[in-house]
Amino acid sequence: SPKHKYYKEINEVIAEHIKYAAKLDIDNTWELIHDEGEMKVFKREMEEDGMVVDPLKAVHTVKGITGHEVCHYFWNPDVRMEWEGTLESAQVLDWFSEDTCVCYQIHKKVWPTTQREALFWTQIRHVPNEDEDEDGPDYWIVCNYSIPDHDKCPASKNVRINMNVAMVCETSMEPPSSHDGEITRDHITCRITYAANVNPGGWAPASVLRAVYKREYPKFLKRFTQYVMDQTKDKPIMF
Ligand SMILES: O=S(=O)(CCO)c1ccc(-c2ccc(C3CCCC3)c([C@H]3C[C@H]3c3ccccn3)c2)cc1
Repeated sequence: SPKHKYYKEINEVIAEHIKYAAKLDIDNTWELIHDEGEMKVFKREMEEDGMVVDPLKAVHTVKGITGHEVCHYFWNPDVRMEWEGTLESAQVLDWFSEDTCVCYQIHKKVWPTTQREALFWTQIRHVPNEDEDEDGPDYWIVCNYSIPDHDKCPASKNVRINMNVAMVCETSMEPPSSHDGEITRDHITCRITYAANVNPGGWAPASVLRAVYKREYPKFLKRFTQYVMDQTKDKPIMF
């Protein structure tokens, strides 16, 4: 099928996220803002035109689910409202391919900021281990990336955020010796790297935004991963 308008951009943005996640360079420029069990959430303090645009990075290790399952539920627009507690509405405006669509979503108002909305493409992709030896990295990735407009985008008075978000997952399985062949959920672990670059789109007090980020991101990641565990616990494993 003819390539769609964003085909080139999507490949570049995804490649960048994979390169970044593979490095996982949590150096001292990242400030730890939340440390709970296996979940660590970091931020960098950055401002653009006086607006807080702090990049956020989280690493989380979850037993019993795979990277494919985490990415499937994070990407699937049909279930977005089931786990994303900060949304007022979410809809698909367009499908570029079976793994790529355009979403329009309105976030619940976060006092005292004005209501926000997002228009973005979202793609799920499996990046298998490309080198011959078995233990190369195998990623599942979802990227949500803002686009400036879309002819089906509803007119609204909300402030439009600009975001570049990626969920990159790597699954590890215990060696077959520890289980006679049949892999169960007890033998799998998913390592999640979540990166969010959100420009709020309109001015909001830095102290307020930083407090909201500090509260909302850990809550969001906990709620989402719990949702995936609940949805998958009695289902066959999606490898
Ligand atoms: O991972 S996703 O792609 C999932 C798809 O929904 C994602 C997650 C979060 C956001 C988002 C959007 C707006 C805000 C702010 C900006 C000024 C006022 C609201 C925030 C800050 C407030 C933080 C936050 C973190 C997590 C969830 C909601 N709120 C975050 C966007 C996309």
